[in-house]
Amino acid sequence: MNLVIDIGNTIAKIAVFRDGSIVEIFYDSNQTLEQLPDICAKYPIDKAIVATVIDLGERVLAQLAHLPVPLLWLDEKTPLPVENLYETPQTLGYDRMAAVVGANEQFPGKDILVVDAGTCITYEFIDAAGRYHGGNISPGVQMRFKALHEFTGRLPLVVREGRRLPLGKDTDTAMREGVLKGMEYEISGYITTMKHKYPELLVFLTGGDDFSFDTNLKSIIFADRFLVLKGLNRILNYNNDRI
Ligand SMILES: Nc1ncnc2c1ncn2[C@@H]1O[C@H](COP(=O)(O)OP(=O)(O)O)[C@@H](O)[C@H]1O
Ligand SMILES: CC(C)(COP(=O)(O)O)[C@@H](O)C(=O)NCCC(=O)O
Ligand SMILES: [K+]
Repeated sequence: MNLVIDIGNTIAKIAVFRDGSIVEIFYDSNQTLEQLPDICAKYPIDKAIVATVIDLGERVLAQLAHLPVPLLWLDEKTPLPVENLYETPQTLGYDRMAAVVGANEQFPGKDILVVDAGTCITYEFIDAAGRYHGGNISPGVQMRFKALHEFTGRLPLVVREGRRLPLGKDTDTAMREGVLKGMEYEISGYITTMKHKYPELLVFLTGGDDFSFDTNLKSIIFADRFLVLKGLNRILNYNNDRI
């Protein structure tokens, strides 16, 4: 069984895979990974992969060093099942690459846009020939609420849950709509624009921020919360004889 670890800016996701299927998912602290020993005691793990977008603290490094199985560290030197056209592979967040590897596995030969809504919202494009072209990085929902509060004199820290209106009628709704509608229009804009350029475009929506928005683009959107984990699992298997 494979152990797949995706360490993000907010949270770490750990998945156990058996023959390409997710057996169990764990959410863990990206500062401790304290569940790792129990997971390894619970399942017969034979190899692991880790991808991180943060500098790892001593406790996480120690947890990973104590893994009783071979561990693949995903970085710019790791062989990939797709072509990487990103111009700075050494600074690329490999959660982004894993997302398109996961999408390409499900729909090879298709132009795909992946929208990953987590700490940041990332937009990734992989073409029908399996070439990852890169994409854009935008603030995630919590970052938007926090920024409005922290970079102004009087704006409160508004939470996402609450009254929704077409246009804000008070400070709370004005800020909530500004953030949530802003995200919806941004995401819809990317999809609409790219659909013009790539008429056969498929879209994946992933990431921990499970929000749904009403759009007439529903027909081309696949929601897959665990796309990054699936992509990491594919990369681990692709490197089977190298670790
Ligand atoms: N235990 C949890 N289970 C599901 N979602 C969570 C959990 N903890 C946080 N989240 C949500 O997931 C978001 C982070 O999504 P994710 O894409 O996993 O983050 P990262 O940017 O760390 O990869 C958080 O902002 C929160 O909305
Ligand atoms: C953009 C990200 C912060 C997204 O990470 P996440 O929201 O999953 O925590 C991460 O992919 C990253 O640190 N990227 C490095 C810069 C780049 O990809 O070019
Ligand atoms: K993410």
